[in-house]
Amino acid sequence: MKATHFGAGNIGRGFIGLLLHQSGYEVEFVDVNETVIDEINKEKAYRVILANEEKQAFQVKGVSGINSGQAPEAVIQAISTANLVTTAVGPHILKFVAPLIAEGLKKRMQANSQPVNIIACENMVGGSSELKKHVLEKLTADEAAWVQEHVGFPNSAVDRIVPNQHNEKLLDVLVEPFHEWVIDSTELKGTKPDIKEALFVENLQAYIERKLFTVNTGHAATAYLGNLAGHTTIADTISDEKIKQAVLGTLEETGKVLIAKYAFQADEHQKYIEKIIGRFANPNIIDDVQRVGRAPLRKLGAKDRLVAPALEYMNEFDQVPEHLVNVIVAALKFVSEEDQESLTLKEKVQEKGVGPAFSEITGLTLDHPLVEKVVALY
Ligand SMILES: NC(=O)C1=CN([C@@H]2O[C@H](COP(=O)(O)OP(=O)(O)OC[C@H]3O[C@@H](n4cnc5c(N)ncnc54)[C@H](O)[C@@H]3O)[C@@H](O)[C@H]2O)C=CC1
Ligand SMILES: O=P(O)(O)OC[C@H]1O[C@](O)(CO)[C@@H](O)[C@@H]1O
Repeated sequence: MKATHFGAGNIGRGFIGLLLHQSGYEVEFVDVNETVIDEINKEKAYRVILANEEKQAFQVKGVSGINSGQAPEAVIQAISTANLVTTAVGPHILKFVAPLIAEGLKKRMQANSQPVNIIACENMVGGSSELKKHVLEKLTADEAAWVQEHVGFPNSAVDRIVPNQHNEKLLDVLVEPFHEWVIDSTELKGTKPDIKEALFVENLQAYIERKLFTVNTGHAATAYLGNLAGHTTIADTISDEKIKQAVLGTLEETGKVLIAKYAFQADEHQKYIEKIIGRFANPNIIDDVQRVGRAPLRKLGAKDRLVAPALEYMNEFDQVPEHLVNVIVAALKFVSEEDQESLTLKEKVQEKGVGPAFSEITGLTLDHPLVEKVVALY
């Protein structure tokens, strides 16, 4: 079995590549990073190391790489024969990989009628659906009809903390021991892919929202509040009791929304929150607040981890979620010289003022109660 995976970065190598290799797939990585692709083709293997006391290591062997900038034809060929296609490139990059995937599917249409599934493994709701939309835009009506029949785009939720890497060997990846890959079984085409340790479910929306509005909201809250307080790592920040309480308060608010929406058991959900706080505190991971806070414009989006649960909270309980508002304000103040989005955000706030900037980012009107509350606290 052969899998073509877009994005040989932290999640690509440290999570998806590892699980696919362990499930018997030969993994072909597609990336625009020449150094990483050259190294993959030279070494044909890398190690995934667990960030625990034992530092247990797993070998991922038999891998190869394609530089999509230099060899697009090779990517098209790979997609035409792959048994599975996955991505971990970042939500904003999906539209850039879609044209090559569309070309690959056109080629497949002529030579290979085997159904195939394409799974976006990104931190967003509906990642594969969005990728599908971009792919269909590149096809004629006949080609699109073939794709609708033969190609599944099941959405998925991926959860594993993979920080910035500081290893001796370029391809090695240090990852947290915990991982969860949940895939929507209702959107699959053909036989279910055999991916060991992936969970196939019919109610993905509940899983993905629980994950995005707990793990990712909690992580982002820790990063933004930590950055503002002068902490540099997530573990340091979460050991600051005042910030830990603010993060717990934020997750209590998102938890109320999730429990009301999906009828999760309150005590089970509390255990889920506590486990996540424990993951943030992992002393074997040095995770920069600047990495976790990256891309604040995306993270402040109306459908993302801060504003979406805040709006749902207001709709459901007719109250402003004070902790979420506090985190949104911290996010609006996030600046990292290495993160272009944060610099654009800074400029936007300076030029337009915080209300108009937040209103533009979220699409909410200036007199929306959430905008007013954010402006007042800012
Ligand atoms: N790092 C983490 O802890 C987690 C990340 N995620 C999600 O996984 C996705 C990837 O994140 P990371 O692996 O952390 O980022 P990363 O930056 O380590 O990896 C992204 C990779 O995509 C490549 N790329 C960029 N443009 C490309 C293109 N046009 N074609 C092919 N490859 C391209 C980059 O060169 C890079 O190697 C994101 O959606 C992120 O939200 C999800 C859960 C955890
Ligand atoms: O690009 P994003 O949304 O920050 O995704 C990566 C985030 O996801 C997390 O793994 C949580 O799942 C964090 O480690 C990380 O900050």
